Amino acid sequence: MFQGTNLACVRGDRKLFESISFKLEAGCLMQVNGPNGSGKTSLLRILCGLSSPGMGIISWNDVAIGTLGNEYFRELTYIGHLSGTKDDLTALENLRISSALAGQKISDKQAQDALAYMGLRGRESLPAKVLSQGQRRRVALARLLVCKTKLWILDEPLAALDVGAVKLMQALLEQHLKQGGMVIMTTHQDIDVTAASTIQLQLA
Ligand SMILES: Nc1ncnc2c1ncn2[C@@H]1O[C@H](COP(=O)(O)OP(=O)(O)OP(=O)(O)O)[C@@H](O)[C@H]1O
Repeated sequence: MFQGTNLACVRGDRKLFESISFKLEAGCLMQVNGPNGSGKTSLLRILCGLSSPGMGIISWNDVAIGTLGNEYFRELTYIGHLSGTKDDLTALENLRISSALAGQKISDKQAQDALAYMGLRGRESLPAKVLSQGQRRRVALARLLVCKTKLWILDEPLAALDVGAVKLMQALLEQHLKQGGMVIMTTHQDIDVTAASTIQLQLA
C-alpha cells in the first residue's frame, strides 16, 4: 500500500497545497488534477522522494519512504514531464541507459521490442535530437515496458502523444493495474483507463 498523510507543500512564499491524504492499494490509479501552477509536479516529486513535503508522511507498506531509501526506489518508476532523453544518444541507447540508471540492465533485443511496441521500429538508431517531440516522449515511456516496478509516477505522460500513442499508453497502464501495479499520474486530457479503483485528487 502507498499512502500519503496530511501532505503540504510551500514553494517560495506560496502555499501550493495542504492536508492532502490518500491511500493507494494494488491495482489503483490516482489522477492528480489541477490548473497550471497548482503544484502537481511538486507533489509528484515529493511522492518520489526527490523533495520533501513541508509537512506530512509518505509511506510504502506502512514504512516511511525516507526510512526505506533504496528499498522504496526499487519499487518506483518516475517519468517526469520533460522526457529526459539525451540528444546525442540514439533511441536505443537512451532506453538502455535510462533503464540501467534506474537499476535495470536490459538487452538490445528488449530495448528494440519496447521501442517497436511504442511505434518506433526503424527509428532505434536515430539520435534523439532528430526525433519529433512525440517520438521522444515515446522513447521515454518505452521504459515502462521493461521496468518491473510496482509504482509508476508519471507527470503528463500523454503530452505530445498522438491518438494512437495515447491508446497504446492507456492499454499499458491498464495492463499494469490489472497485474496489481499502481499508477499516479497527471494529465490535462481525459483518459479511459479501467482500474480496481480510481482516486481523483484535485489541487486548487
Ligand atoms: N523551487 C521553487 N521555488 C519557487 N517556486 C517554485 C519552486 N518549484 C515550483 N515553484 C512554483 O510552484 C508552482 C507549482 O509548480 P508545479 O510545477 O508543481 O505546478 P504544476 O501544477 O505541475 O503546473 P503545470 O500544470 O503547469 O505543469 C509554480 O508557480 C512554480 O513556479
